[in-house]
Amino acid sequence: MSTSSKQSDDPLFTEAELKQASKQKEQQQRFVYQDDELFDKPFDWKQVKRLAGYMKPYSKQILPIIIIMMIVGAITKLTVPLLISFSIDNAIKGENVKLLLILVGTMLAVYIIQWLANVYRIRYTNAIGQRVIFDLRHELFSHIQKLSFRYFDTRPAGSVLVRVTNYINSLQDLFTNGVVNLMIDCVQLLGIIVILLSINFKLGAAIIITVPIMFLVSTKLRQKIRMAWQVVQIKQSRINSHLNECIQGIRVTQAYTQEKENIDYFEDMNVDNRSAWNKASALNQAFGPIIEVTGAIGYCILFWLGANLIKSEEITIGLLVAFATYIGYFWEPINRMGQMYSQLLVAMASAERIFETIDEEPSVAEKPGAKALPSIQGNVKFENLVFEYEKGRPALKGINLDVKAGESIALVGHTGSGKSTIMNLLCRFYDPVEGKVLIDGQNVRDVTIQSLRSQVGVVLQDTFIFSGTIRDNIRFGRLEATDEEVEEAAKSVDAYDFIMNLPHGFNTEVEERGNMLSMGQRQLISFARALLANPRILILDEATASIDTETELKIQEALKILLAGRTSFIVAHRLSTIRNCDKIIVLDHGRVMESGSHEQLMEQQKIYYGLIQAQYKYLQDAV
Ligand SMILES: Nc1ncnc2c1ncn2[C@@H]1O[C@H](COP(=O)(O)OP(=O)(O)OP(=O)(O)O)[C@@H](O)[C@H]1O
Repeated sequence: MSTSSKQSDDPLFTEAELKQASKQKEQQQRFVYQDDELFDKPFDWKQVKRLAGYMKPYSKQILPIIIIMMIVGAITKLTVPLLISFSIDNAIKGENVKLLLILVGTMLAVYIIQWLANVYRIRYTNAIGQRVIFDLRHELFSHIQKLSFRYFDTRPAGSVLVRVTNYINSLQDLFTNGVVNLMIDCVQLLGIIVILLSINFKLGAAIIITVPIMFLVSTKLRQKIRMAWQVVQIKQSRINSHLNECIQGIRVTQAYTQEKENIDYFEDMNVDNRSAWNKASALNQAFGPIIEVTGAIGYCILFWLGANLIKSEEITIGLLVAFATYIGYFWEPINRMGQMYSQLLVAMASAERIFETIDEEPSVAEKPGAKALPSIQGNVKFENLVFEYEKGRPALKGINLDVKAGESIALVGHTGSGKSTIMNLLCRFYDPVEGKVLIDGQNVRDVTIQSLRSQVGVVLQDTFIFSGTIRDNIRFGRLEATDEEVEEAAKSVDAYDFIMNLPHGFNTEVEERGNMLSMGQRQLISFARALLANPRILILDEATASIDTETELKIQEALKILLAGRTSFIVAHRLSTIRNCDKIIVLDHGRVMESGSHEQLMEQQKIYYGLIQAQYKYLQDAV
C-alpha cells in the first residue's frame, strides 16, 4: 500500500489527506482575507427600485420604445394560437382553402411583425443597459477614489477590484437582457391568463391553479439558490485577493521560493470555488425540472377536462389546440423566470455590494460648507493629538508641536513610534481621535480637503509610479505645468541625466509601479514631482532611504533647493540626513520624548544621543 493511501485513525480520511488538511490550515494562517459578510436577507425591493432609478435618465427617450416593442412582441405572439384555433374550426373543418390561405398569410405577417419588434427591442435594451452600466461603473469608481485610507486598511485590493469588475458585469447581464426579459415574461404570462380565462373560465382556472403551487414549492429553493450564489461570489473575491497579493508580492515569493505554497493555497481556494459553484449550479438546475413536472400536471388536467368539455360541446377542438399551445407558452416564461431568478439573485447580491461601497462614507469627511484654505504661509501646530488605527491601540498619545513657517523639522524614533502617523494626520488622511492639527491657525477639519492637500506635498519611501511616460509621472504634481517646467524640476533634483539616458528620454513609457526603474530613480522622480507641485509644506517620509550615499549627497543639495522657504517635515532613520534641520523631534511609543537642534540634543545625551551613537558604532563596525 502506498503512503498516500495509508489509512489514518480517522476512518474517513487517509493519512496523506489529513496531513494535507493540516498543512492547508497552517497556510491559512499566512493568508488571511477578510470576507464580505453573507447577505441573508429576503429579496429586497428597495434594491430593485434603486437600480431602476439608474434607468430614469433614459426613461423618456428609450424606455417607451422598448415598452412598445415589448407589447407588440407579446401581442403578436399571443395572437398566433387564436389564428390556429380559428383555422382548425373554420377553414380546415369547413374545407375553405381561400380562408386558410388568408389565415396562413396573416400568421406570416404576424410572425414578421413579431421578429421586427424583437430586433428593435433587443437593440434598444442593449443601448439602455450599456448606458446604465456606464453610469454605475463611473459612480462606483469615482466614489472609491474618494474613500479614506481607513477603508483600504481593512480591505484587500482584490475585494475592491471585484466590485468594479465582476459585480458590475453581473449587473450588465441583468440590464441588457434580464430586466426586459422579465418584463416580457410578466406581460406574456398576464396575457395568457386573461386569454385562457376568457376562452373557457372553467378550463382556464383549473390549469392556472397549478401556478401558485409551483411558486410555493420554488420559494424555498430560491432562497437556497440566492445564498449559494453569494457564497460563490465570496469565494471569487478571495481568489481575487490572493491573486492580487501574489502578483504584487511575486518578487518576494520567488526570492524565498515560496511559489509552491502559493500554488497550493490557490489550488485550495480554487477547489472551494468550484464546489461552491457546483452547489449553486445544482440547485439552479433543480428549478427547471420542478417547473416541468408542474407543467405536465397542467397538460393532464387540460386533456382530461378538455375531452369532457368537447364532449359536452362547451369547447371546440380548435380551442383545445389553442389551449395546449398557450400552456406551452405559459410554462415557457415561468421556466425562464426561474432560470433568470438565479441571474437576478447574483445581480442583486452584486448590487448590494456595489451600493454598500457607494454608500460607504469616507471616514475623513468634509464639513458641509467647508471653505477653501487660502494660500498658506506654512505655520503648523499639533495640539494634544491622540490617534488610534484600531480601538484601544493608541498610535499617538498627546502630541504637541508648534512649527513656524519655513522651519525644517525632523521626526526620528524607533520603528512604529508614530512618525508617519503624525504626517498622515497633517495631510488629513485620518482624523485624530482627540486634539487638532492647525495650519496657519485653521483647523484642517474646517477646510476643503482639496485645498489642504494641494498645499501639502508628500514624498514617501514607497513612491508610486503610474503607467505612462516619465513626463506624465512628474507632471502628476501639477497637471498644468509646461514641458520646460517638468524638465527644470527634474534638473533641480538631479534626475535629468538619468532620464535623458532612458530610450526615449522624458517620453519613455514606464509600466505601472515603475518596475523598469531602480528604487533610487523612482525616488528622484517623486522629488521632481513634489518640486513641481511647489507646496508650502513638504513631507519627506523616509524619502532618502533608497538612495545610495553618492546620490544622497547630490540629493542633499537638491533638497536645500526643495526645502528652501518651505515648512518641511523629514521622517528619517538615516540620521545623517537630518543634522541640519532646525528642530529634531524624538518620538517613542506615540509620545514626544525630546525636541531641539542636533547640538542641543547631543548635549542632553538622552535618546537622540543614543541613536546617533548606535548608528556611529554601526558605521564604524562596517568599515
Ligand atoms: N494602517 C494601519 N493600521 C493599523 N495600525 C497601523 C497602521 N499604520 C500604522 N499602524 C500602527 O501605528 C503605530 C505607529 O506607526 P507609524 O507608521 O506611525 O510608525 P513609524 O514611526 O512611522 O514607523 P517606521 O519608522 O517603521 O515607518 C505602529 O504601532 C503601527 O503598527
